[in-house]
Formats: sequence, structure tokens, C-alpha cells
Amino acid sequence: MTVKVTVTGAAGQIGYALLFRIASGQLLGADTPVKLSLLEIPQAVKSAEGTAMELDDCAFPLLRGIEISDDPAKAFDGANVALLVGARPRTKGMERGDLLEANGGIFGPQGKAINDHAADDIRVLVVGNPANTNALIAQSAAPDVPAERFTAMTRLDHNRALSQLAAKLNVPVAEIKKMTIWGNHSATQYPDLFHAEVGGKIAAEQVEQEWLRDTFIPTVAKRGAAIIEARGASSAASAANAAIDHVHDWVNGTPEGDWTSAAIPSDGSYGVPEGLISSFPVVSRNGRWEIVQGLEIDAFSRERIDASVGELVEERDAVRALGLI
Ligand SMILES: NC(=O)C1=CN([C@@H]2O[C@H](COP(=O)(O)OP(=O)(O)OC[C@H]3O[C@@H](n4cnc5c(N)ncnc54)[C@H](O)[C@@H]3O)[C@@H](O)[C@H]2O)C=CC1
Ligand SMILES: O=C([O-])CC(=O)C(=O)O
Repeated sequence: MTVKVTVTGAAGQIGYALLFRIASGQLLGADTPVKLSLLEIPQAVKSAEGTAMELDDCAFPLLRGIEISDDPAKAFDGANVALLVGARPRTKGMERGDLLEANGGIFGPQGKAINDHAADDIRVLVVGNPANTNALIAQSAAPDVPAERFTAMTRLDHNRALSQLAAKLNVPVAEIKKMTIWGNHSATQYPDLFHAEVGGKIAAEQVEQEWLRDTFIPTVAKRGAAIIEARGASSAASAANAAIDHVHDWVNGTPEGDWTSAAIPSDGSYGVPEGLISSFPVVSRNGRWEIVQGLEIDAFSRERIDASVGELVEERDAVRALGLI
């Protein structure tokens, strides 16, 4: 069956890095034909049309059609997967409340359009920042869709953590298992080495504690800003790559003996208030994310998880006060 994948912000830089990989089969697998639906604001529709021309010119065997629209009702009609990438970036002089409000104006209506028009098996990944709270806004505008279908992306943070640790220990990334990002996709996120394993042994025991605390955690948490500083633009290809990884694993399952990180609605596990869309260690089984249970959380980790979750609570309360959820 052909799967309809809707991408918002399709004419943006992540969109440009993402669409070709979806069309080539990397999102869902080499046996799954896809139809792409590109949602943009009216001013960017022409640019999206240009990208669609290039997609045509790749003659991807799995690509069974491209639609372009500036109307969420049309763009999400029958969608099976929605990648919500387009968001309102923070600009000079903008307060946090203004940012949340501007994004509420995007993610509320998109959530409603998903509620009213998407396919019953819709899966949503929010990439646009502030991703966790935008996902919460979209989810609360979609009461008929199971809450668990709304997720936010921390897979880029997860992949950054894998790569930093691999470089430190001079091991291939594939030797690292059970990495976790906890909390918010922001500078408060907590990349956890106390459960990660390298060659079957706990990662935190293979590095100096100072490195873990003063180098690893801030490097991962502030990597987005470092990329902006170096490139003059935010992460695009790596963000698109992480979005592919997230949806691929959600649909196809995570490998046995390992887990990954995704921001999903909390069921209260690990003291994270129920309903917050927070990053956890997760596995995907039968097309559903499940939080890995039973991990021991020491005082060092507890403090950091609580700080990031506290920030998510503040964001939730702010959008609640604005009437956005
Ligand atoms: N969760 C994560 O790990 C990451 C998140 N991001 C976030 O992803 C978002 C997109 O990044 P880029 O592609 O680099 O930005 P960009 O500015 O290149 O593209 C954004 C696109 O969204 C479109 N857009 C704006 N409002 C829209 C709406 N209401 N409906 C449909 N399209 C709309 C714009 O016209 C633009 O084409 C940003 O919010 C960025 O902060 C970026 C990197 C990593
Ligand atoms: O800050 C940004 O826009 C980019 C971002 O989320 C990241 O690279 O993690």
C-alpha cells in the first residue's frame, strides 16, 4: 500500500535534505511506495514546486506522486505520516511567550487538520522548535487521535551523543548501545552515559567523570548552537537524517538488545508528569513506542532529568496560560 507522507516547511533547508531520502525509500523501507504531500506558506509554494520538479527528475521508483498545498486540510488529508518541520523561528526582540504564541498559531491548526483529515494510523513527528511543546500543542488540538501518535525529535541529540562518545573512546558508533537523551530538545536535555554500554560495559565507567560532566553533556546539549556558529545556519542534513531514523524505527521497530531516544507523551514513568512530551529511552515494538522501564536513576542523573522536565513543565504552563492547549 502507498503511504502518504506529509512534510511541512517543505521548502526549508531541512525539507530539502529530507524529501529526497523519503522518496528514495529510506524512511519506510525499500518495499513501501510513498506519496509526498508538501505543506508550505503561500510565499514558499513556488519554491516547493521547484523541489518537486527535482524530485520528479530523480525518477525514484517508489515515489507515487507529489502534492503541494498551503492548506493544512488538504495537505494532511489521508496522511499516514506527518513530519512537522515548518515552525516560526525566534527573531530579534521576540520574547519566549511571543515565540510560543506564534508557534501555537501554526501547530494548533495543523493538529486540528490532522485530527479531522489524516488517516487512522497517522504518526506525527514534530521537528520544528520548540519541538516538545509544539508537539503538545498539536496533540491537544487532535483529541480524536491517540496521544501516543504525537512525538517530538530528540534523535539528533541521541546521534550527537553517540558520535561524541565514539570519538572519545575511539570505537565505532555501532559498538555503543543503550544511549539515552532525557527531557527537552533544548540546552537542558540530559544525555545519559550511566546506562549506555560500550562493548557491553557501562560507558560512564570508561570515561573521566570531569569529561562526562564538563565536556560531554554540554557539547551534546549545545551542539545545535555550535553548528549555527560554524555553518551560519542551523543543522539541516543531520536533522533530516534524525527524522528519518525516528520514523524508520517507529514503523519498523528498534533492534533487539538496544534502545533509542524519542520525546513521547509521558505515562508518568521516571517521575515525568503524565502527558508531557519528554524524551525517554524507548523501544519500538509492533509500531508503538514503549518507554524502557526499570532503570536505576542515581542522584546525578535525577537532578539533570528534573531540571529538563522542569523546563517542559514551564513551557506547558506558558502555553496553557495562552490558551493554546
Ligand atoms: N528537533 C531538532 O532536533 C531540530 C529542530 N530544528 C528546527 O526545525 C525547524 C525547521 O528548520 P529549517 O528547515 O532549517 O528552517 P527553514 O527556515 O529553512 O525552513 C522552515 C520552512 O517552514 C516554512 N513554514 C513556516 N511556517 C509554516 C507553516 N505554518 N506551514 C508550513 N510551512 C511553514 C517556511 O516557509 C520555511 O520554508 C526550525 O524550527 C528549527 O529550529 C532544526 C534542527 C534540529
Ligand atoms: O536551534 C536550532 O534551531 C537547531 C536545533 O534545534 C538543533 O540543531 O538541535
